[in-house]
Amino acid sequence: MIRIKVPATSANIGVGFDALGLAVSFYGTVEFNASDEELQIGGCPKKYQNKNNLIYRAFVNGCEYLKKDVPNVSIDINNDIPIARGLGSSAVCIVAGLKGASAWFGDRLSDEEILNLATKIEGHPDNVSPAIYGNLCASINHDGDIQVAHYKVDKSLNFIAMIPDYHLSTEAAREVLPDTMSYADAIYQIGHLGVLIKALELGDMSMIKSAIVDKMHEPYRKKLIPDYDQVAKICEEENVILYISGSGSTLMAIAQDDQVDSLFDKISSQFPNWQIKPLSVDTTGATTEIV
Ligand SMILES: Nc1ncnc2c1ncn2[C@@H]1O[C@H](COP(=O)(O)OP(=O)(O)O)[C@@H](O)[C@H]1O
Ligand SMILES: N[C@@H](CCOP(=O)(O)O)C(=O)O
Repeated sequence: MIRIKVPATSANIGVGFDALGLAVSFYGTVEFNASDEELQIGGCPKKYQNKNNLIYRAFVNGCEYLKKDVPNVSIDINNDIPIARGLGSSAVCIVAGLKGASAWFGDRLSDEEILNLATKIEGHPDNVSPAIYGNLCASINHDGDIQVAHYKVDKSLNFIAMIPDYHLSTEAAREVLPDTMSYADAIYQIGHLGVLIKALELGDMSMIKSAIVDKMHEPYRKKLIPDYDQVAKICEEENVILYISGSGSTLMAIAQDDQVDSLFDKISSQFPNWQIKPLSVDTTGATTEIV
C-alpha cells in the first residue's frame, strides 16, 4: 500500500497573490492500493467518487507522463481539510495523485517534475509548492518552468485558521478580480512582498502588519465573505494580523503564543459553527510511505 500525506496550504498571505504559500500543520492522507476494478474511491463525497476525481486525474496524469498504462487502483481518502475554504484542498488532491503515481512505479518523479505537473493542473503554483516542500515558498513561472525559493518562518508565529461554515470556490473568487492594475499599485505590491517575506522570517509582527496589506485581491474578495468586517474588528482589538487564506472563505490570523487563547475564545463565541484551528508551519511537505 502507498500512503501519501500532504499538508494544507495557505496561499497569497496578503500581498503574494499567486506566488506565495505556506504549508501548515493540518493534513490529508490518501492511500493507493491495487484493485480488481478499474477504479474504487472511498472517503470523499459521492459526487467525487468517479473518474473525474481530482486525485485520480492527477494519478492518471502522472502515469501518462511516465508513459505507463494506468493501473487498476483503489483510492482511500482520509482528509478533514475542508473543500473550497482557501486551505488548498485541491492542491492536496493533485500532489497526492502525482506522488501516488510516482511511488507506484518506483519513485520515478522528482519534486521538480511533480511541481511542474501539479502547477499545470492547478493553474497557479502557490499552493502546490508548499504542499510538496513544506515551509514558506515563493514560486515563479519562468518560461513554463516553475522555480521556487524556500523560506523559513519564525517559530514564534501561530497561524489561526478561522474556517467559516460556508464555502467559496477559487473559481468564483477569481472571477471578481479586475483584469488590470495600475503601475503605482504594482510598485506597492512588489515592495510589500519583499518586506513581508523577511518579516515572516524574523517573526517581526509590526513589520508583518504593514507589509501584508494587499491591494491586488483582498479588497475585492472580502466582499464575498459576509463576516469579514466583524472578524477584522476582533483581530484589530486583539492586536493580531489578518489575511484571507488563499481565495477564502478561511480567514487566517497571525498571532504570538500569548494571543492565541483570547482570539480563539472570542471567535468561537461569536461564530459557534466555525472551525477554529491554531496551526503551526509544516516544515516537511508531502511524504510517501510504502506499507
Ligand atoms: N476529497 C476530494 N476528492 C475529490 N476532489 C476534491 C477533494 N477535495 C477537493 N477536491 C477538489 O478540489 C476542488 C476545490 O478546490 P478549490 O475551489 O481550489 O478550493 P480549495 O483548494 O481552497 O479547497 C473541489 O471542487 C474538488 O474538485
Ligand atoms: N492564488 C490563488 C490561491 C487559491 O488558493 P485556494 O486554497 O483557495 O485554492 C487565488 O487566490 O486564487
